[in-house]
Amino acid sequence: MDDAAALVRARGLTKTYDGPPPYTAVAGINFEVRRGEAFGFLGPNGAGKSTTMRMIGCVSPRSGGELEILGRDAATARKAIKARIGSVPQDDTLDTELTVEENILIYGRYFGLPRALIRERTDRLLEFARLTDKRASRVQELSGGMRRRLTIARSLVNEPDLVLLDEPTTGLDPQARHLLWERLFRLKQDGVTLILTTHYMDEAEQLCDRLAVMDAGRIVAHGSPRELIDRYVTREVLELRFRLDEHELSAEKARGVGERLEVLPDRVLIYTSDGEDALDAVRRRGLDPLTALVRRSGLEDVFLSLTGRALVE
Ligand SMILES: Nc1ncnc2c1ncn2[C@@H]1O[C@H](COP(=O)(O)OP(=O)(O)OP(=O)(O)O)[C@@H](O)[C@H]1O
Repeated sequence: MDDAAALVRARGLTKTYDGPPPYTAVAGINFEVRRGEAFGFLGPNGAGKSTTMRMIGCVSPRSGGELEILGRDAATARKAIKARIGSVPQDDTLDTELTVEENILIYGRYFGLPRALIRERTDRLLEFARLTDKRASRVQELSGGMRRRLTIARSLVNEPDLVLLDEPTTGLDPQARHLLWERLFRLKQDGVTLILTTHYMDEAEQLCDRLAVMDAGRIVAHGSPRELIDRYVTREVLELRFRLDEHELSAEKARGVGERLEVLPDRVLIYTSDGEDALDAVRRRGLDPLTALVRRSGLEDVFLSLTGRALVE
């Protein structure tokens, strides 16, 4: 790709925590994030996603490799880079004693923005976050979803080129999650470049233009959700459940049906281009599953195929 269009460029990016014992959380990863795209890091807990995000956010220094953000070296242009990115960390860092509006004001002042300019932007930000009527409420009175939306609104006060979101929807109820997600689509439509981490497959599949799948500090695959699914899994998957005491034996008997078979603690997955055909073949082998479901393959299956483990255990 054209390097000029890359907003973030990492080569051999590494992070080793001092310890003791020293621990390499990110082990030499390469990726590029292009202007205007939504780029996602997908992976289980401990994969190194947050560590990567903190390095991009210039909060945590790298231990090795190269990291360029907005055309500048993250190690030497930390302050200049931070002024142009918005950050939504995993844990909300709002001041709960202060009001919604005051939180935005303080954050803007941190960037050295004039009060008048912050006030001017606050109306728009609150409207964006659907918090206009909560303007004078203290943060401690807000729901989890509202707090998260405020954190996002606050991160936009400096009109950043790039917004980093570390598991933005974790811990929210479905309705709050949906509203937040819809706001992220809106940001993307407005041309803001987004980098986010998530372990929700549906979110990653819908919002992200490109994904890096991480496991144990490494990027094990990257591409658009469609590319990943086409490359690593079959079109359909047949999910079978058997009586627990017959689970292992049934899985053995089903082996050879379809292109690939995965045995999870509670399910047997058969990857195939035609799930109904595979189910017929399973039955012809004398197997009688308690439940059988044919579905389209998704990112969860990509992860399983790449690592041999389920993403959400
Ligand atoms: N400050 C630290 N010191 C030592 N080890 C750390 C530190 N921060 C993270 N780690 C370790 O580095 C590994 C990667 O952690 P990281 O938070 O980046 O993973 P993650 O993919 O973001 O997972 P999660 O979804 O749980 O945040 C983990 O094993 C974690 O215990």
